[in-house]
Amino acid sequence: MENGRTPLLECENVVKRFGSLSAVDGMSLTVTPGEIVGIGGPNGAGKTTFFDVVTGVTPATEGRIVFDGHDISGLGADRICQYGIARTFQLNAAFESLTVRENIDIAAYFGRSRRTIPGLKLGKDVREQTDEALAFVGLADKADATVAQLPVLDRKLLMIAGAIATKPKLLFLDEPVGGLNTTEIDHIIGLVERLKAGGLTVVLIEHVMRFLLALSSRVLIMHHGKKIFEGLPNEVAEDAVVVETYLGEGTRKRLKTFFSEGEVQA
Ligand SMILES: Nc1ncnc2c1ncn2[C@@H]1O[C@H](COP(=O)(O)OP(=O)(O)OP(=O)(O)O)[C@@H](O)[C@H]1O
Repeated sequence: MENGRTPLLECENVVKRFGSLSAVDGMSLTVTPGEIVGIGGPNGAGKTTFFDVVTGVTPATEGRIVFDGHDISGLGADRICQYGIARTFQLNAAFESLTVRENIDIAAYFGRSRRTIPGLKLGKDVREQTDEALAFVGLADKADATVAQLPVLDRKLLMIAGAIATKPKLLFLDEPVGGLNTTEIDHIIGLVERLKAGGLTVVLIEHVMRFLLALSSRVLIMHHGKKIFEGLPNEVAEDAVVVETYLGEGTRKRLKTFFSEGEVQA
């Protein structure tokens, strides 16, 4: 228990080795319902691999992961999604030649535990989940466009729509604002705030500190597969090891200004 609340997710000493490389090296993380947890750290720190292990994209080498009372260690991505964890990816992950609606239909359909096979028949509830997700992210008027026609922001929104169409309790966002401009980043900040207001718990990875610190109630910094910092957003730039290994002096100064004046360019 953390803050007296039953955790939604508990990861204990998670290790993922690729040959002799420990990409994730003893990560522990507890997430309580309603939180937004932000994960930062240098390139190659093991952030995405940690997401991959928790969401069943690749099995952990060691460790235990419990979600919503279920031991999900070693389960496949489809089972984990059906228990209520959804995710987005750092790079665009969508069927390029299909339409926006078709992509979300597929996510909504495969996120269900009871599916109509054969025939991939989409029921009324799948259609409704798709419509809801499209409306939520603001892609309803582009539902019939093929993914290949979409600009970068809409592709990010599509991934989020696909994830929320599975009706998750916990959403993992892997660099949701990579490649976006300031206005677009603010748009995604607003979207994540609305998801949180709707009761969704979120864990996100982001290098854009303005985004990470604006949204997170708790921040973890990873380096060489390990957690080197865990604390409040305004404590990140005060940590000498984090500044040395990740942020650098320039970002530290900008973040200090952010927390004293409410503005950041980092
Ligand atoms: N399938 C794989 N096989 C071998 N090594 C891998 C594999 N996937 C990741 N790695 C290695 O694991 C380490 C962690 O990579 P990971 O992508 O998890 O880091 P990251 O913190 O997400 O980095 P970034 O911020 O650049 O996305 C890196 O050294 C990477 O090269």
